[in-house]
Amino acid sequence: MRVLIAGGGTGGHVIPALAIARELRDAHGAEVRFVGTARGLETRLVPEAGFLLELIRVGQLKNVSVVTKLRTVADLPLGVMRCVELVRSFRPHVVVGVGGYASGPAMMAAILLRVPTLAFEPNAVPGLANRLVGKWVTAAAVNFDGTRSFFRGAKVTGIPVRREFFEIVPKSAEKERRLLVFGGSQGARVLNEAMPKIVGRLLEAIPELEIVHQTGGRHEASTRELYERAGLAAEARLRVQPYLNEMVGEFAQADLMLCRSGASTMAELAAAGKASLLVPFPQAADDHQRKNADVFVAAEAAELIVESELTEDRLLSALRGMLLDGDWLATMGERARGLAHPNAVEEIGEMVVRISR
Ligand SMILES: CC(=O)N[C@H]1[C@@H](OP(=O)(O)OP(=O)(O)OC[C@H]2O[C@@H](n3ccc(=O)[nH]c3=O)[C@H](O)[C@@H]2O)O[C@H](CO)[C@@H](O)[C@@H]1O
Repeated sequence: MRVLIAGGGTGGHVIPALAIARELRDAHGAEVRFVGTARGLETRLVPEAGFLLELIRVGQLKNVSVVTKLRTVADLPLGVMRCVELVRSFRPHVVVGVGGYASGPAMMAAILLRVPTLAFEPNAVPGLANRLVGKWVTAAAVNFDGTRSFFRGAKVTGIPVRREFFEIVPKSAEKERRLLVFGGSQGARVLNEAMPKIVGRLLEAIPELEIVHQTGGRHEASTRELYERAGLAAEARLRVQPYLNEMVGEFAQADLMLCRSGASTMAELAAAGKASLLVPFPQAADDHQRKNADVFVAAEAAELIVESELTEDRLLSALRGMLLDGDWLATMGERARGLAHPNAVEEIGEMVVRISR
């Protein structure tokens, strides 16, 4: 079986796409190729994972000028034509669209050529690419029941998460505490600006605390500068990094995450059974990060601060309270695990096989 996986952009698209690719290769002997764009995270992560990546040009539609939008729409037929060529030469049995820039044209090409298609949608409300093709796809794998109505043949599978996240065992009741701060695959400016203001006081209040802070590639220098100005440049209990390649290991060592509520992040928190303090990204389409977070808050598996209410005092007291209460951290972690979908990737693999015939 040959499968073309289309899409990318942020980690939220690329990382589950890679989990699907590995499953199709390892469990079903499939030959898998990717199609993405030069500006997405796929350019690094896909070749690193050992898969072939074809690049197409697709413009941007969100948060750009009218001129850019018009150019993107005008270029769309070219993108679709390029994908038609790719589909004709690779002859996939199925095209999987994971959302993000390259997903729309590739799925349209597959639909035109009558190749079976599977859409993967992790968010409560689909992004543009999936919304455009949703009613034309052969099947769809989604994370929320309410999302099924946007697609044909949709099934709730949850989000594929690397097996290793499920293998993380709860930390023993040792004294050390580890806080992992991360803003999704891009980093979160609001966390990068808030943490340097409170880390000194937090470390003072909890002597056994260590903090790992992922800033996102673009914000590393500015965040380091804020820590420097706060007199924390040489603090041995603080590690600042632009991107964490070994997220499983970082999750395993952490007692609490302070993070955004992107779809894969939430699936990983559930798989690993970790407590979190969530600050949803308010500009996410249809406020979907808030919806992702609300599911966890309702299950008492996480706490939430909305960005507009994120003050120094509020953040400091929430983190201090949670980090000092080991029982509450353990309870939240257990409840988070109850929200996991341990068979998501197998179910998606089987859906691909089923529609390939
Ligand atoms: C700003 C924005 O539009 N965010 C969207 C984007 O988020 P984003 O790209 O942040 O996606 P997610 O939170 O879904 O996933 C982030 C992924 O990156 C990994 N990771 C992150 C940081 C790091 O240093 N190392 C690392 O490996 C995480 O383990 C996770 O697997 O896609 C998600 C899925 O469509 C959406 O729900 C988010 O709303």
